[in-house]
Amino acid sequence: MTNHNALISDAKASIGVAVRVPNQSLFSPGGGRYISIPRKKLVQKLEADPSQTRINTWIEAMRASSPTRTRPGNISSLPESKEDEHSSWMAQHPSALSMFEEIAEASKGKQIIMFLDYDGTLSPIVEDPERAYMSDEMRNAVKGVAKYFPTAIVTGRCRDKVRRFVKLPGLYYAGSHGMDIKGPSKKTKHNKNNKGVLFQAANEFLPMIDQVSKCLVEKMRDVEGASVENNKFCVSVHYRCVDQKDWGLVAEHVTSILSEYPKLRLTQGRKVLEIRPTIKWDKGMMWQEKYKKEALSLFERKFIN
Ligand SMILES: O=P(O)(O)OC[C@H]1O[C@H](O[C@H]2O[C@H](CO)[C@@H](O)[C@H](O)[C@H]2O)[C@H](O)[C@@H](O)[C@@H]1O
Repeated sequence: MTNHNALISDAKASIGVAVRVPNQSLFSPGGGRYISIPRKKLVQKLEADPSQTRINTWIEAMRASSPTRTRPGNISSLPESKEDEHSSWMAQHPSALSMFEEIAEASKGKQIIMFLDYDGTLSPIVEDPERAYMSDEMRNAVKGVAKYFPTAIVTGRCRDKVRRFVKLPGLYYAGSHGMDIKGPSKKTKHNKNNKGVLFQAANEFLPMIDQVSKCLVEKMRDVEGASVENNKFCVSVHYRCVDQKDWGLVAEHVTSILSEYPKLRLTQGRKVLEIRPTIKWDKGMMWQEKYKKEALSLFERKFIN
């Protein structure tokens, strides 16, 4: 996810408005965003197919998730069908910056909570995931936002790691795709009772994830450029630095290990395969109507009552 998300919660009517803002690069000059390719159906099909074609289809999916990079507002380098896709995506997810007045109007009397992704949003996408640093300029921007609104960093990464990158106390951190959420441990304007809320939805999976992570590290030794990142409740297998001719090997290793763990599932991000528990929870669900209250209760009950 490369978008900033503003969620406006209306407690009385129990409705919420989620606004996605295309990433206006505040970080490196080379920053920008990737056009997202819908792959939900493809992934569903993959998860249902147990044979060798499964590996091939994952390779296709890995290729499909490596679209042309564009600068914000510049889609002229895309083929026509991609332009249409981009336009319809933009129609459904208008820029919050171009609709500022409407959002201000819609948020009157409501509590705004900021949910921010980390990789590709607060930090640039880089080859080495351990070096995806956030600029001081961006840190100050987030700090400024957090003065006015309860603010959460929501990421696929391990919560502790992203906390070390962001280095801001007083925020909520939701790691492992929302399976590990912790509120500020120190008293803030938005967290006066200093509870340091902790929510971990997939505790029982910890030993399994650890085991899978170790197996993947072993297997990936023979794939040049591949790396494994243990994100505590999920594991990432990075292939950004793997030669495309070896992507098949990556898919093969991952699917063969996963076939022994029916309680885990495989999803895909930008040049990364992610292994996660099958529990029905991810960071996107936090702002879906049926889960929102549960998640928002972590962000201080008083804001939504
Ligand atoms: O869903 P997200 O919060 O965006 O997390 C997805 C993955 O983000 C990180 O990887 C991405 O950023 C890396 C650093 O720029 C880049 O090298 C990698 O190719 C990207 O996929 C994170 O390292 C992964 O663990 C997350 O799965």
